[in-house]
Amino acid sequence: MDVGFLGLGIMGKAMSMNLLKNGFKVTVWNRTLSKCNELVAHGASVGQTPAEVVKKCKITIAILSDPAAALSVVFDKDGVLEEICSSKGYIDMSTVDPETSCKISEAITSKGGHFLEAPVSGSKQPAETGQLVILAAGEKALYEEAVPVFDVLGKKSFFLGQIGNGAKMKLVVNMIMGSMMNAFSEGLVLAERSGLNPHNLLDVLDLGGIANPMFRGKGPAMLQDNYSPAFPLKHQQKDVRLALALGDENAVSMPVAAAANEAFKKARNMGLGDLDFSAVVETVKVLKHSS
Ligand SMILES: NC(=O)C1=CN([C@@H]2O[C@H](COP(=O)(O)OP(=O)(O)OC[C@H]3O[C@@H](n4cnc5c(N)ncnc54)[C@H](OP(=O)(O)O)[C@@H]3O)[C@@H](O)[C@H]2O)C=CC1
Ligand SMILES: O=CC(=O)O
Repeated sequence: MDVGFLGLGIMGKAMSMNLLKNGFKVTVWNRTLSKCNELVAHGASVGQTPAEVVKKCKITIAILSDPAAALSVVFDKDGVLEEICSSKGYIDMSTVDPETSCKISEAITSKGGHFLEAPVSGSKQPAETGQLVILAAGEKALYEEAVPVFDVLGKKSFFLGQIGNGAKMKLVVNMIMGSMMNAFSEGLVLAERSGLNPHNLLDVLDLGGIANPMFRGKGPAMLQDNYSPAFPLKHQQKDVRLALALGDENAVSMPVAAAANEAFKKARNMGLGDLDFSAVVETVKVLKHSS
């Protein structure tokens, strides 16, 4: 199957590479076109614009930073809308709000095209190893057509019904993750400042009821101030911000998530936005130093 791929950031690069490795013919595009070179070296073709990719491929996937980027590749000049038609499908795997997804869905389907939102849970490593969790919603027939692609990209895909449900599920999951990361950060700093060995804390956590892959995976690096980006902090803050908006709409009180959002905003303000979201621990250290 010819698959188009828009967006070769941390996630898109790993995901399109996996498709190539598994025998798909892949045509890639990235706003900064030079990032296509590595994929070309592994057999990908390049489209000069999103429209060119859609023209060539039956199914085109996108995974882009945020709502503005997701809208731009669809609606701007040389965008997806210029070539989408009834024989083509478009799958947006970016993490966006349900309103953005609905806007894209309406535009694609009004031109006869087929649309699925399919944000993913899992980070750089699961993307590289094809272990993502795919949260799809929208047109069921396109979902079924895309299952061979999802089987390569992920360990499990969910079809969640109408457009917006995939986005909502992703935002709820990432709101929980962002809050957990903040609690973990406070715990690591508290352990160290109160005279405990934080490595012992990691061992204790890992043996108990709140053991989880995130603490296990990120903890040792955080203790070495290593925030090499797997999931950029600016994207995590975007997700919590969008989840809070969903909370506003539904009158759900979320003080823990609101506090997490403030911490991620502070971290962005400290210039940490391009680092891994675990760099939020630096905000706890700063607060302590200034007291
Ligand atoms: N990293 C992770 O662990 C995970 C990320 N996600 C989500 O996946 C999406 C991508 O994340 P990730 O790969 O980490 O992000 P990156 O920041 O690594 O990549 C972002 C991509 O979006 C492109 N882009 C940004 N703005 C525009 C624009 N205005 N027009 C066109 N392209 C644009 C970038 O192009 P350029 O190269 O030119 O800048 C790049 O290809 C985000 O929505 C994120 O929340 C979901 C699960 C896990
Ligand atoms: O969106 C990030 C993730 O790890 O999932």
